[in-house]
Amino acid sequence: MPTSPSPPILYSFSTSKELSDAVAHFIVKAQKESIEKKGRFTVAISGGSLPKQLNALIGKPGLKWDKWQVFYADERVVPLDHPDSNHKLCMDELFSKVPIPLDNIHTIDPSLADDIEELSDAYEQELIHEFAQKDSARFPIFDLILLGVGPDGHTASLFPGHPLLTEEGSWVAYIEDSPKPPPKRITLTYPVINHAARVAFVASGAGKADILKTVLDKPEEGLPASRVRPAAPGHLYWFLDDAAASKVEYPKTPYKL
Ligand SMILES: O=C1O[C@H](COP(=O)(O)O)[C@@H](O)[C@H](O)[C@H]1O
Repeated sequence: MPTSPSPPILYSFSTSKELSDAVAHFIVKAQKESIEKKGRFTVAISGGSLPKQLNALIGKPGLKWDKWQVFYADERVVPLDHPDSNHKLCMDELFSKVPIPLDNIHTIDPSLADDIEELSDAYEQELIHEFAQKDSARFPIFDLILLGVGPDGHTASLFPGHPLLTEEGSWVAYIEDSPKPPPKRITLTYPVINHAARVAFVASGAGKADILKTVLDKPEEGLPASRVRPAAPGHLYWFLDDAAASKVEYPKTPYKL
């Protein structure tokens, strides 16, 4: 019998440092559990403001970077060294500062495909290669997916009102009409996001307060970020700072370091 998703767990922190420290603590714990169980840690990571919030991972003890397999939750279709590239952002903010083998970072490189559909298919194949032989599920089960939320409620490259919100079969999809530039993007789909063992949103700043109130207090409005509801036994976590959480009525849980 299908089980309903468990309710989101919301943490809020008074400073950006406390937020980053808690996110790093959470990631170390998730990594430890995953490596103990399966010998690897599969993570999908977003761009935008998120990579900077991961700075407390730099130099943190207990991280086994060689066991990480990193994918992108979404990527803008631009060269990997372009200022808009989520990969470049993650490299600049985190991966260039930690001893992760570059082969463990699965980029979405437009120079390797003739068009966006081929690029999207190639990334799906890369996921199938990583997951399908090791897990028997219909969709990959990431140990952790790290997401941000835009001021319009989008997450990854899943935008309000876009037909991709109802994609049910593909693991990876492309869009050519993103309302936020650049227009061409590749994204993981909801079936992948909602099969993860853990999904954690990280957001900060007063500029996100209104949209977070809608996302968390009015999920029935169906904003893209509200549609992230990992199926049991998966869990959904929200890591916010107090400015971002200031209008949210959804109950907060104290974070135990
Ligand atoms: O375009 C994107 O935006 C979202 C949200 O970004 P933020 O800067 O408002 O945090 C991000 O999560 C996504 O990866 C990115 O491609």
